[in-house]
Amino acid sequence: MSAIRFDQVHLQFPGTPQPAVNGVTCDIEAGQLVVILGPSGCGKTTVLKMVNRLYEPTSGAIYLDGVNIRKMKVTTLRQQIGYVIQQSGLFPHQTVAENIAVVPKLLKWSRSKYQSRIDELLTLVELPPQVYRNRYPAQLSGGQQQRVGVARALAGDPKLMLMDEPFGAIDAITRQSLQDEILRIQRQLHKTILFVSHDVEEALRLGDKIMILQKGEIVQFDTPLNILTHPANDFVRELMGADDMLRQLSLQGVETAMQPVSPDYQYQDNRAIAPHENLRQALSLLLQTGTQRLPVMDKGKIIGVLTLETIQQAAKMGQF
Ligand SMILES: Nc1ncnc2c1ncn2[C@@H]1O[C@H](COP(=O)(O)OP(=O)(O)OP(=O)(O)O)[C@@H](O)[C@H]1O
Repeated sequence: MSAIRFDQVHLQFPGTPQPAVNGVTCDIEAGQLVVILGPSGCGKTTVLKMVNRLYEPTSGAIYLDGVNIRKMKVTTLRQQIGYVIQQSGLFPHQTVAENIAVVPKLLKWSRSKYQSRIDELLTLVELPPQVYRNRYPAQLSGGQQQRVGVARALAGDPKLMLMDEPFGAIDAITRQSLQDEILRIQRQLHKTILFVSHDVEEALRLGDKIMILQKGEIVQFDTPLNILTHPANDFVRELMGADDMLRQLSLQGVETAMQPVSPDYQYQDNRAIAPHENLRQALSLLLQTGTQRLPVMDKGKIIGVLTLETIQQAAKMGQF
């Protein structure tokens, strides 16, 4: 059973000429991070807000673990969902700890249980509890506020996380470290996450799958690699920059283009790459070092080499 099912979901706001969401149908598997991507006004936020019933569809239905959410009490539904928005939405007059404790208190957890949960979550988002517990939101940077926002959304251990451009207002470097955090948290906790973004790089980095919306309709719902290599139409191709070879290379592992060599293969260069790295990193190392053959090292042993030609070939052949 899919974690979330959208079944012919439409929403037309009163007094508007076009539906904001038009016939969205798809299944989202448990534990997947799905990025909803598309240009401004295409319906991303509206899709998200129908899942926690901030908006109700005009027609169609949404199922959470097989249950039609319309048949659930809104409070019961929202207790199962963590929600993170762009401006963290933290309560300004409450400390970090109090902000995180909001949902556990609603769920009537004992004091000792939610106190230890606060420390656990602050550690998870890499804000040492002894430093940050008693601060107020205004005493945090934008990136730290978003970390607390993520911790707060995770506090009640929800099945599902809805994240609406959570890092949209954050500078590029901090955004990247927050993205890393989300990937690490996701590997650890395996939440189902719906993540709205209009940033293609972010979608490619984070998404197990990407749902591309255009004028309220899904134009493609697939893995980043399939979308880049088989864009459904010109709109998707342009949106993704699908012709960008570097982008494709960043999704392809070193091993896919490596020529295997025997362990006694002689090499001189001291720069090497690991098999789990990607071809984009390999290419930049090759160009930086000016070497002809880049050794691929696994646990201190050479297992293969990469050359400019093998990388080019891999990209052209589309061995994806
Ligand atoms: N409450 C509302 N009442 C009327 N129209 C609305 C309402 N909310 C959204 N819309 C319209 O629905 C469409 C989709 O809006 P939505 O906010 O879902 O887009 P989006 O893809 O999230 O955009 P952005 O990236 O700019 O946030 C837009 O045309 C918007 O103007």
